[in-house]
Formats: sequence, C-alpha cells, structure tokens
Amino acid sequence: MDSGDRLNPISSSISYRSSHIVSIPYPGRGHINPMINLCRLLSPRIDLTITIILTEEWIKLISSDSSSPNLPDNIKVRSIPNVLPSERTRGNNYTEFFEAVMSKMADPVQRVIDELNPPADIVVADALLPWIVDICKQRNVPAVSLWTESASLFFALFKFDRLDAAGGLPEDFSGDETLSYLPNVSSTHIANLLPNATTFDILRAFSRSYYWFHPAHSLLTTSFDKLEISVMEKIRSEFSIPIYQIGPLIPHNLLSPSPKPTNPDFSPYFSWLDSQPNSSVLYVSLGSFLSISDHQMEEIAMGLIQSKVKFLWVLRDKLFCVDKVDEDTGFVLPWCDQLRVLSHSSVGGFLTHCGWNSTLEAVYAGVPIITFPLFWDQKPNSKLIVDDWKIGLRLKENDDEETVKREMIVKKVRKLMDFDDEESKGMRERVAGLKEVCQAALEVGGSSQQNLDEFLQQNNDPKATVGLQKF
Ligand SMILES: O=c1ccn([C@@H]2O[C@H](COP(=O)(O)OP(=O)(O)O[C@H]3O[C@H](CO)[C@@H](O)[C@H](O)[C@H]3O)[C@@H](O)[C@H]2O)c(=O)[nH]1
Repeated sequence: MDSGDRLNPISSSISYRSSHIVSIPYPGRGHINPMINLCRLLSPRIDLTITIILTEEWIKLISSDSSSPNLPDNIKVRSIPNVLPSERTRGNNYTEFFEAVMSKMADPVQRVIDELNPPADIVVADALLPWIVDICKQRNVPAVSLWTESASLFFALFKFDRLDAAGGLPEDFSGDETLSYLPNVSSTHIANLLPNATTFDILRAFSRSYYWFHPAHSLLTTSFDKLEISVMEKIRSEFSIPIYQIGPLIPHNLLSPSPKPTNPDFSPYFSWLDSQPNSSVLYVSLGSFLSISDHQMEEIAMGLIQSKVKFLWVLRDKLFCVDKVDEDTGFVLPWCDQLRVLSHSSVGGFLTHCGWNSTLEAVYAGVPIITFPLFWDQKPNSKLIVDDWKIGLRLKENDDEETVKREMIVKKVRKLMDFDDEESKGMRERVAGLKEVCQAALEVGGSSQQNLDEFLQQNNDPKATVGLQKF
C-alpha cells in the first residue's frame, strides 16, 4: 500500500443503501467469532443479505460447532479453497500462516466477490486483511474495517508504524525498546508483543497490514465505549474516519434459554457445572490454536489438581493427566460453549491466555481472571486486566520464567478462588462493576447498540433506524 492509499478514503462520497454486505473475517477463531456475531446483529436490522467468505476448512469447523446455532436465512456462507496452512497446525508456524493470508487469499476472495449476485454494496473485512483495499477500490465498493483486538494495541501499532516510517527505530533493534506512550497502560517491551522476537519484521508486517483503515470507510471495534476511554480519544484525534465501538461482539443474546437435559445441545459438563456450589469452579482455557510445551501442560494439570479447586478445563488435543481427574476434581473436555460456561453461576474464576474475545467474555460475565498470556496482544491484554482494571492476577511472577511451576499455579488458583482474600474480593467487586457497564452497553439503547445504529445511519439507509431491538 503506498502512502497515497493511507490518505484517500475509498468511496467516501458514496452513500450506499446497503442491500448486500460481504463480510471477510481473518481466518482464525478469535476473528471469525466476532465477525459472525456482527453479522448476526446486522441481519434483523435492515433489509439485506449478508455473505460471509470463509475457507472450506473453516466452514466445516463452524458447522461442527454445536454451541453455535444455525445462521439466519439472510446470512449466506461462500467458500474459498483451502489455500492456507491448516487451522490444526496454524500455531506451529504463525509467520508462515500470516504470510499465506497476505499472499494467497486475495485472489480467491475476489473471484467470489465477482460472482456474487446481487453484487456487494459494502465489504466489512477484518483489519488484518489489507489487500481488501485494492479489491474494493477496483470495484468502487466501500470497505469497512473490523478491529478485533484492544484499542490499546491499535494505538501501539499506530505509533510503532509512525516511528518506523520516520526512521525512529534503531538499526540494531533488539526488542528491548519499550512502547511507553500508551495512555493508561504501563510501558510494554516490543519483544513482549511476539514470542522470540529477535527481529521485528513480523511486527512491521503486522503494523503495516493494519493500515488499510486509513482508506477505509469506517472502523468498527469489538470494544465498548467505557472500557478504553482515553486511548480511544487519542485514536479519534488521529483518524478522520468514523470509529464505532460496538462490542463486545459475543453471542450473549443466544445465552437464554439454557439448554435442558432433554435438549440435543445439552452436554454433560452442564450437569456437572449445575451440581457445583456457586462461584466454586475455575474455568481454564488457553485459546483456540496456540500450543504450550508438554512440560508446562503437565505443571498446569498437577497445579490444578493439587489446588483442590474444582476446574473445567478445555484441552484441544492432548488430554493431560485426565486419568487423575474425576468428577470430584474437575472436568476436562476438548471444546465448550465458553460464554455460557463463564456465565454459569458455579464459575468463579477464569485461567486464560488473554485472547481479546476471552477477555471481553470474562468482563461480560463478571468473572475474575488469572492471566497466562502466550503471544501477541495477549501480554498487553494481561497488563490491562491486572494493572489497569485490577480484575486479575498474573500466573507468572517473573516474565523470564520459562515454565510456571505447579506450586505457583496452586498458589495463584487458591488466591483467586479464596472469598476471604482481600485482594481477590477487590477483584471480584471491580469485575462486577465492569460487568454492569459492559452489559449496559449491550442493552437496548446502550452505547454499543446506539453506535451500531449510527453506523447503519451513516449508510443513509432509511430502514436503518428501525432496528432498535435488543441484540
Ligand atoms: O472451548 C472453547 C474455547 C474458546 N471458545 C471461543 O473461541 C474464541 C477465542 O477467542 P480469543 O479468546 O480471542 O482467543 P484466540 O482464538 O486465541 O484469538 C486470536 O484472536 C484474538 C482477536 O484478534 C486475539 O486477541 C488473540 O490473541 C488471538 O490469539 C472466544 O470467543 C471463545 O469463547 C469457545 O467457544 N470454546
């Protein structure tokens, strides 16, 4: 993308009466989930068709997810071939995956866009897909960017890119340099944004790839108005395009009614959760694609068991020490309906890798957190959780520690789940406060709903204002 692209809005003068929205998520769970939730929110609001473009592999993965109900009739899914490394191995070589997304997805996506009938009136694409700019420009279709990470990270990358473009980063960059300009966030070592960041080429590629929101028509974020106020003010002062905080984009409207044992969607872990005392269970999930060493897994398993706190643990492939886990200890399973689990009355804590969706889901459910960030935005997210919002504890006391030992896991788990512990009580109170603000944002007339309405009104669609229903 040249510097001109950064300054010239695509089709900013077009007023579109959107009848066909084409949605293109980045091919990863943490991006597809919020994009699909956005489509679900839009679908009843205006008279439109929505087409979501996914790889064949992702279509299979989504349709096998029993916790996710069928899409409304006006949302269609179109496939592109599996031109990327498989989701099952994505975590093994993230750089290779990212490069494939940058170089191999654009052609099949534009072929699908060109086949659509009726044609696309507007494209909503993940902020990580910069090639969408040229596709939209060539077809004179407005493009909207969806940002699925924190506003703080957005601002960090913006500043990083500025510094880089102005030659402000040293040649012998080591990663030890800090990003110290984030309002409300204490300084972050750049190396902390990536695992093994001995060079910053990938960070550069990431920060460049975000830059298509300069020519975008508008920017949607999965955050909500009162969560990251000062950093959002800074972002707004730097960008001329409209920015709408419409999150969290989580399936909260699908939470009720809860599945009953007679329902085919009912899974045994709900019965197990139902049988536990209030706020007694620690929910453990370390994300959808990154792997942890076997040794670390073993320490986590033994730490959880020795803590004597009951746990529900999502383990995707390897079932560690499962033979030692019975119903009096915990419950181990490969996948769950996470938002429903976090919202269950027996869940009182969350040990998480701090993906932004998981973070927002914990805030929505009012559950305090033990942070165990692995990669990318997860370290800054952990910082927000522990230092700024003060709703969680770090699992690692020392960042240089290679493996967190079982003794530390026992200590942190017991502390978080101890209702008499003053620090833990404080965290519970603060997360309950955030929960209220978050749920209010999603209510009828709440800020996220109003912002979504404003976004729709920006399209000059006369039907856009009728959508004031609960979403
Ligand atoms: O058993 C499970 C486990 C996860 N989830 C859902 O999967 C999503 C996971 O998203 P997230 O918590 O953001 O984690 P990742 O999939 O790891 O997300 C990637 O994308 C995020 C958004 O860009 C980034 O913040 C993360 O760092 C990046 O790893 C959430 O909606 C969870 O509710 C389930 O439904 N069931």
